[in-house]
Amino acid sequence: MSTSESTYTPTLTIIGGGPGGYEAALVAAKLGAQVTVVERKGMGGAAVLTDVVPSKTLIATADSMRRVQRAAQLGVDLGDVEPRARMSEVDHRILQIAGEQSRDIEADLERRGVRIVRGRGRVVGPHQVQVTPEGAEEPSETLTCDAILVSVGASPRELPTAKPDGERIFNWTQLYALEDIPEHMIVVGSGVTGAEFASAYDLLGAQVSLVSSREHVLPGEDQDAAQLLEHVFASNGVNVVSKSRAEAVERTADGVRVTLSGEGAAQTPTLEGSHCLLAVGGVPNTEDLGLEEVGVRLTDSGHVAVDGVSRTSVPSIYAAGDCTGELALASVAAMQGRIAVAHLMGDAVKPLRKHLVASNIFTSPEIATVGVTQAQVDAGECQADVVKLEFATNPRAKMQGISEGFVKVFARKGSGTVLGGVVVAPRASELIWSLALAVTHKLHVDDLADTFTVYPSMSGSLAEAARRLHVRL
Ligand SMILES: Cc1cc2nc3c(=O)[nH]c(=O)nc-3n(C[C@H](O)[C@H](O)[C@H](O)COP(=O)(O)OP(=O)(O)OC[C@H]3O[C@@H](n4cnc5c(N)ncnc54)[C@H](O)[C@@H]3O)c2cc1C
Ligand SMILES: NC(=O)c1ccc[n+]([C@@H]2O[C@H](COP(=O)([O-])OP(=O)(O)OC[C@H]3O[C@@H](n4cnc5c(N)ncnc54)[C@H](O)[C@@H]3O)[C@@H](O)[C@H]2O)c1
Repeated sequence: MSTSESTYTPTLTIIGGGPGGYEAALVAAKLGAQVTVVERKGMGGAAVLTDVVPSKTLIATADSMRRVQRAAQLGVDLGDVEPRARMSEVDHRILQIAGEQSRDIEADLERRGVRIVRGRGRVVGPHQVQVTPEGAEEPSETLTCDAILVSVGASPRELPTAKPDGERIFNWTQLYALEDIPEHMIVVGSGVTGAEFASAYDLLGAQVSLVSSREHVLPGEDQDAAQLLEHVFASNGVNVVSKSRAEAVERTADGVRVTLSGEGAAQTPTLEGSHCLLAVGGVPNTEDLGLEEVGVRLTDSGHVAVDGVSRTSVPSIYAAGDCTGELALASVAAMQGRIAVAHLMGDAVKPLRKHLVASNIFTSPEIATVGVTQAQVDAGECQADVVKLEFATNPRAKMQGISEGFVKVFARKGSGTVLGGVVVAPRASELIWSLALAVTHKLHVDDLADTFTVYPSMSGSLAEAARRLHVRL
């Protein structure tokens, strides 16, 4: 540990090289810390290697299928050509992009002087991390440091009666070895992961069934958006089996059988398909990490308990990302990592502001949100006026053949300060930024309304919604 004030160079050991870990490493190195990242798989973490990057790359192919299909409506004659994704090429591209992204991150870290140690890290003291190389029985080294950042992420939750085998029954990390489009993919779980994959495989040409434990898909998201997505699913022939839980998934001679329970099971007790994807949530990778032994408090769900500046119950140990049970988003993990470093280095630090987080569900159409939610407004948790505008009347949407989607803006009652919004549209992920900017900087609806938008553009509807929320003084 460093002792002299004048030459103080804090040493930081980070366990986990995902967005929580690598972003923290980059910032800490820039601020002059000596940083070591211990990672058992590859830099970029699950976000880059198995979760965000692969799924969004698959969705990019699915989206190009959607655009080709829509081209006919716009007058393009595709002849007799039936667009078809060549799955082995798609998978190859996915893995290549993920690998490249991981190597780019690694090179960036090394360029900034961050030491990368391959292996499994375990906390053995408030200032000590032991590293065991993959496949080895004994630790290879013990790192001593001023502070530790735990950013070990999460892994797919497994059901005891539905073991993924990577051939017919998958978790989301195993999907990228498929040689062909599945004939009938049964997706279990209608959270964000399940909805995104159901949407992608539908566009790629698979028959899709989606097992939803609740009445509607995407519980917890904006219900107007969720219902619109359900409507799109129904129009495309996706079979949403609601109020049903998968009790078991087993292999049959040429596919899978999913046994259901719950209200929906009265009508559909079993589903037969060619493949099954389990998207039933994740569990934090905190088991056997040594945390409780050194006094770090875990929650009942096994997440690391942290405060707004990523501190755990042990002063020298910070935590960031999915292992903390905060919003499970790459952007939030990265922000928590940066905040931890700022706090450690005595830099200016603002606690994590969850109400400012912008996020996007990469279904077709995409669903992007920021700030307060309709549920909060309906529950009276905040006093807001709401305007919802359908994109159906937007000229750019008409030109592009977009008939479904909307923008919703929430503004504080009486004052007109922008509090939040929802955009449902292709590329909603890009449109939400103007609302995120408004929410973060407490802009007024008039600030949005008075800003020029391009004519014709989808963002014209955002400005129009703001205009309708004008507060007359
Ligand atoms: C299918 C899917 C799609 C998603 N899409 C999006 C999206 O589009 N946008 C978005 O913002 N979020 C998305 N997410 C969420 C996002 O993936 C996570 O929020 C993000 O990965 C969290 O980053 P992290 O650094 O906490 O953990 P991770 O990315 O999981 O990284 C943790 C790393 O720690 C390593 N590790 C674990 N234990 C040890 C140990 N003992 N020693 C050494 N290393 C260890 C792991 O190998 C891993 O590399 C998606 C999630 C899923 C499942
Ligand atoms: N685009 C993105 O930003 C993105 C994409 C994917 C995931 N994520 C993040 O990852 C986190 C986890 O999302 P998720 O969708 O993987 O998990 P989740 O926990 O949000 O959803 C899992 C769903 O599966 C259901 N379920 C559990 N057991 C079941 C069973 N036996 N049968 C049927 N349904 C069952 C649950 O009720 C739940 O609705 C989220 O917080 C999300 O923000 C983000």
